Formats: sequence, C-alpha cells, structure tokens
Amino acid sequence: MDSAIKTSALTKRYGHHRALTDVDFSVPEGAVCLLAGTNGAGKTTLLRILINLERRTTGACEVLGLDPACNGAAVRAQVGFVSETTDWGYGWLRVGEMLAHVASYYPSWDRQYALHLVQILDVRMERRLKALSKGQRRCVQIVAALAHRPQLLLLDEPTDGLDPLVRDRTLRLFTEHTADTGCTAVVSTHLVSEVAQLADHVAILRSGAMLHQEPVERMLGELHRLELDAPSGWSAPSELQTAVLRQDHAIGRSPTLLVTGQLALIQPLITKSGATIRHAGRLDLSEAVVARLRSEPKS
Ligand SMILES: Nc1ncnc2c1ncn2[C@@H]1O[C@H](COP(=O)(O)OP(=O)(O)OP(=O)(O)O)[C@@H](O)[C@H]1O
Repeated sequence: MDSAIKTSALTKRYGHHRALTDVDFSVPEGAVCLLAGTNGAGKTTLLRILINLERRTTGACEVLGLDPACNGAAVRAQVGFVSETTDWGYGWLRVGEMLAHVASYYPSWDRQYALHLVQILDVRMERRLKALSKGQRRCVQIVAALAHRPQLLLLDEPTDGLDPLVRDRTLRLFTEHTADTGCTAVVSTHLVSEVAQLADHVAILRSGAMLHQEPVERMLGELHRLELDAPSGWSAPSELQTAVLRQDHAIGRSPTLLVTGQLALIQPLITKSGATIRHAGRLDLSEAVVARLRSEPKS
C-alpha cells in the first residue's frame, strides 16, 4: 500500500447540492498534505467522509487500506482527528475525565506523551469542558488526536482559535510529531503560510472539485514571478497566454508576470516580444495556492 488515502470519483450530494464532485484525492504514506481551497469547497466534507462521519453519495474511498463506509470504527481507531468545531458535548465532564474516556478507546494511547502534550498546551485537567474557551477546547482536541500516536492525522483548521503563542507551540508539535512518528497527515487550513514548513504535498479544492494536487516542490518549481524591462504599451504575447496567470502593469512601473511552466521555454518568447527578464523569483506557498485558485475557470 503506497497511498494512505485514495479516493476516486468521490461525490457527495446534500439534496440537490453537490458538496464534492468526482474527487480523486491521493495522499502517499508518510506525506503531510496541505488541503487548501475556497470557502465551502468541500474540505470538511472530504475529511469527514474519510472517517465515515459522513457517507459518500458515489465513488470509491480507501483509507489505510480500508473502505471507511464499511469499516468506519476500524479506520477511526487509526486516525487522529481534529474537527473544525470544538464542541464535543459532554460539557459536564472534566478535561481529565474526557481524556481518560478517549484513551479507553485506544490501546496505543501513550500516557507519558499525553502528559507531555497537556503540559506543552497548558491544558487544565480539572476544568469542566463547558467552562473552556474555544482555544482551550481546541488544545484538548489536539491532545486527544495525537496521544494515541495514530497512523493518520486529519486536522481541520487545527489552529483556529489558538493564541499566537499556543499556535506556535502547536505547529512545532505537529512538525515534531510527524517527523518522529512518520505518520501521514492532512491539514486543512486557510492559513497556508502556517504549514509551509510542514507540508510536502498540496491539494486544492474549489467548488467541490479537485483543482490541483502535487508535491509542494513541484508546484513551487513551476510558478515564477518575472519582473520585466519592456517598452511602453507592452503586453504578453499570445503564445504566452496559457502560461501567464497574472499580469500587473502599474503606470510608470515595469510589468510583472506570474507564469506557470518551464522558464527555459518561457524566456525566449518574452525576448522575442521585445521585453527582457530583469528578475525571476519563486512564489511562497500562500502565493502559489492563490495563483492556482485564480488560474482555473470556476465550475
Ligand atoms: N449538512 C449539510 N447539509 C447541507 N449542505 C452542507 C452540509 N454540510 C456542508 N454542506 C455544504 O457543502 C459544501 C461544502 O462544505 P464544507 O464545510 O465541506 O466546506 P469547507 O471547504 O470546509 O468550507 P470552509 O473553508 O468555509 O470551512 C458547502 O456548500 C456547504 O454549505
């Protein structure tokens, strides 16, 4: 098995509304995949289908070699899940009682590691769940997701609600955890820059469709920001239209192009059009995700 997650033609309909349409999503074992996309793109729905908290309408799905629709409990036993919402119910329980309850489901629960996480995230075991703030509840969720050292982590907006200090600690925890355990992880977030150091794969959803999925290095290697020296009135030649994702040409300033493809092929076309490349730079992960989201027509 070389994919920890594999879906094909996965579709989810809520009544007449399609939340996911023919999604082929694949995450190699041991990869950390950023799941990015527009609001309402279907990220939460996809993660919930992977652990059978939602039923797919059609299509196929395999998680750690199992179909979650038939083996929901067996899949969830091997998955650490941080859900977007932090309300678990059971508000009357104390945090320590809740974690003991969660631990009882996982033979692999590592008490020492759980205590370490509790300390790092400053979780107060004696407090009742209903008395916790959103960020404090998020910290309890993170302890519950990591402490059984799952093979797969599914993290849905895992830093939402966390203060800057705890956010920093949490991101370091995720980095250490994935490096130490070699587990596979999918992190859905709008805060792309936060996971830039962590993610080695990226998948981008929009309007329920998978736009792109590829290793981060490949995506960043294909996108370039070009600052040009060009005669006034210059615009990108027609041969370049498919490569140009964006052209900025403020009055009095030289044009800047955002292009996708091999620079060795793009450069001669720019030279032929009468411009020269003054500087070629790479995009960071957030810029690259935005460029990809802008590059395709909306379905
Ligand atoms: N229980 C439901 N009933 C009806 N429609 C739903 C339900 N859950 C989700 N949807 C719809 O499915 C689509 C995908 O929602 P989802 O929460 O998966 O998106 P998302 O990518 O996680 O969004 P965001 O980034 O805004 O959190 C949205 O249009 C949403 O309104």
